[in-house]
Amino acid sequence: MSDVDRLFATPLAQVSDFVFDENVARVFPDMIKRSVPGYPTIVENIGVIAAHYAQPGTLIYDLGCSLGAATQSMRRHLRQEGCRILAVDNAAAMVQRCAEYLSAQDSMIEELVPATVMQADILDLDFEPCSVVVLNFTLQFIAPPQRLALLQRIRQALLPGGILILSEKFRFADDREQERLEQVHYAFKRANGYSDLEIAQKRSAIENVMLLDTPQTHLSRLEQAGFSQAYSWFQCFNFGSIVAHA
Ligand SMILES: C[S@@+](CC[C@H](N)C(=O)[O-])C[C@H]1O[C@@H](n2cnc3c(N)ncnc32)[C@H](O)[C@@H]1O
Ligand SMILES: O=C(O)C(=O)C[C@]1(C(=O)O)C=C[C@@H](O)C=C1
Repeated sequence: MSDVDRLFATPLAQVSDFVFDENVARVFPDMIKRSVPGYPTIVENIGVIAAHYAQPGTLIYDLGCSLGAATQSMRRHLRQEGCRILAVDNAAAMVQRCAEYLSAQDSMIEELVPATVMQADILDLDFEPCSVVVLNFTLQFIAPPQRLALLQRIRQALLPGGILILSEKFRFADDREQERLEQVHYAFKRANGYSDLEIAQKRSAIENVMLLDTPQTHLSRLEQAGFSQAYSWFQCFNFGSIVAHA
């Protein structure tokens, strides 16, 4: 199981940019649960939403799958015949552990939708026709100039009636709203046992690699990418999730 996240607990001479390496993969379930308000609710309901929209005999993508939490949730909920999940991540440490988690799930529960994990950059994928695509806290790590083209390619691959579930950490256009939601997020982290030092060092590690958009930017970009409708289905502090329909 997952170790406790102590990656930023001791003072670092220099805080390097955050990377999804072996150290992060080892503590990831603990890190994301203690860092992202609403994460367990989002993951569980990705399964519910995907099961509502998945079309029999179609492909489902989990892009930037990490350890496959969203894939595992979809497998717990999906009952459609002939669906297949392709989980993709470019971090070797994540992909290796994700494969282990998925085979453990296979050995515990029978007749799950088949799921495979593949190491690839989602910017290089040739998307095949699909009914559900999940980007659960992944788009925020894609360079902003590449976000629209990626969403356009996802939109083009989606079958009629298909959906994208997009979860992100948000920033807010209004400075006071931004400051207030950021402060309650830090309070959430402190309530989950992170020290001020851990919070500050993690903040420095992610500030250059995780560039955030406002909810409005996300919704208008999805429209620009060709989605017919996009709306928020969940928000907790400065984290939230959107459903976008093909
Ligand atoms: C915050 S984690 C995602 C959490 C995961 N979706 C979940 O539900 O637990 C972001 C993941 O995106 C992956 N990632 C970032 N950029 C990527 C890219 N260009 N191609 C594939 N994976 C990428 C990272 O390796 C990391 O595992
Ligand atoms: O905003 C933060 O402080 C976070 O730690 C968030 C976040 C995320 O949103 O993906 C950042 C990196 C890790 O993957 C886990 C959580």
